Amino acid sequence: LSIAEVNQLPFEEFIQIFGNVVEHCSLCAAAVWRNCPFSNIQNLSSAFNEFMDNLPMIGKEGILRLHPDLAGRLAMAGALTQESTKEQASAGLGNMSTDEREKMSRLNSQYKEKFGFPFVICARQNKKEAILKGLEERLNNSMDQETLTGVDEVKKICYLRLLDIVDKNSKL
Ligand SMILES: NC(=O)NC1=NC(=O)NC1=O
Repeated sequence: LSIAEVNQLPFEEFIQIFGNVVEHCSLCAAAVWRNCPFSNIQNLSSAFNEFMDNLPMIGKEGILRLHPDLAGRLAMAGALTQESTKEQASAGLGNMSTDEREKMSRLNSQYKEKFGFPFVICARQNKKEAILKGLEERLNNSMDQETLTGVDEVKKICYLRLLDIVDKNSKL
């Protein structure tokens, strides 16, 4: 889509197209729509980022809680959204050894036990080794730190999903 076409979308179509650029959180798109018209993809991406930044901590935690685990139960059951399925596959999470899978599952459980929301990282920018390393390192962070770090990763995931939809070079 060109940015001009994005700006022409009625609300319902905007939600159909952008409703999952933040995983399972169409509220973000519903809020961002009001900032139409957008001058380019960066401007659209900033609108999503600002909405997320302006949420209270409890709202940020809610965005993280809406994310599926990496290589978790849903992934094993093939029950991920299209976007998540592609992203998790691109990180090589589909072909982990038994040891890697057990380690990922154990660390994910520890992480969720400590923070109350899943470990979130942009899987398109991290292979499985970096994801396991990130999990181990970030486990030592504080709740507030991890809430903000997780949202930063959601912003990266969101931008890459926008790139799949909106022509990067189109501008008003
Ligand atoms: N828990 C997660 O980090 N989930 C995900 N990261 C991605 O990039 N795609 C996901 O589904």
